[in-house]
Amino acid sequence: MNNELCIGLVSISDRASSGMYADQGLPALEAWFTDALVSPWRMVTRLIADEQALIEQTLIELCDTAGCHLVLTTGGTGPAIRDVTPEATLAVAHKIMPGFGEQMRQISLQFVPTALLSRQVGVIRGQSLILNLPGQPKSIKETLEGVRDAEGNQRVPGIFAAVPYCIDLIGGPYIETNEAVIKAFRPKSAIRPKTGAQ
Ligand SMILES: Nc1ncnc2c1ncn2[C@@H]1O[C@H](COP(=O)(O)OP(=O)(O)OP(=O)(O)O)[C@@H](O)[C@H]1O
Ligand SMILES: Nc1nc2c(c(=O)[nH]1)N[C@H]1C(S)=C(S)[C@@H](COP(=O)(O)O)O[C@H]1N2
Repeated sequence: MNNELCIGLVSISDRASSGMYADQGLPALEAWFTDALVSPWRMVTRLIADEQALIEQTLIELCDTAGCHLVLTTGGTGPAIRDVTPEATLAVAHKIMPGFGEQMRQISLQFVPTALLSRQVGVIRGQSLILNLPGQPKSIKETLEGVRDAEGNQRVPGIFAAVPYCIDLIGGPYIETNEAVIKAFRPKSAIRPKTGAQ
């Protein structure tokens, strides 16, 4: 059985996609997954402008044609006129997963008071989980990993802790993580013996 996780990474930024500045979203996402996953994965990346129709079309392509089990967007979640990532994500959703947006705002509030300006959502389309992350490149690691105190104890769990079990439940591959980066939580009955190289 093919246990390779397909991850769609979508950086949504007018300025990065038009070359006004270098995109830092895709490199930050790739670096995070390289550190965080020990089970096999591959990525499909897209850098696009803040255009709702284009975002919808990209999400549909990654979920339905490329077969991505997980799609992460970065950018376009704020209140500005051109910020339409949540609208595009909701437009292609089959199920809404409000916990992801709630938790990301909880995490981000530990870093910036303007976290509540992010309208980020999590949804399921078919057998794919789509999550919106803010555009600020450092927010990628912050929201996926959560907040630790000076001693390294987890204070607010990162959203990625819940992603592997969510992917199990929608029929995707069994994800194993590097626990030094993020520990996946699963109910005892759903835990399989470790196979990845920890
Ligand atoms: N893809 C990116 N690469 C590098 N930095 C980014 C990227 N997207 C956003 N940022 C930075 O994070 C800040 C907040 O992100 P936000 O998505 O609100 O950007 P924005 O101002 O709407 O960008 P844009 O005009 O490119 O769509 C930006 O001002 C920029 O400094
Ligand atoms: N972790 C984290 N979350 C964050 C931020 C941040 O710097 N770090 N920036 C906030 C700000 S200033 C805005 S406007 C919103 C929306 O950002 P976006 O439009 O780039 O998606 O995300 C918020 N969430």
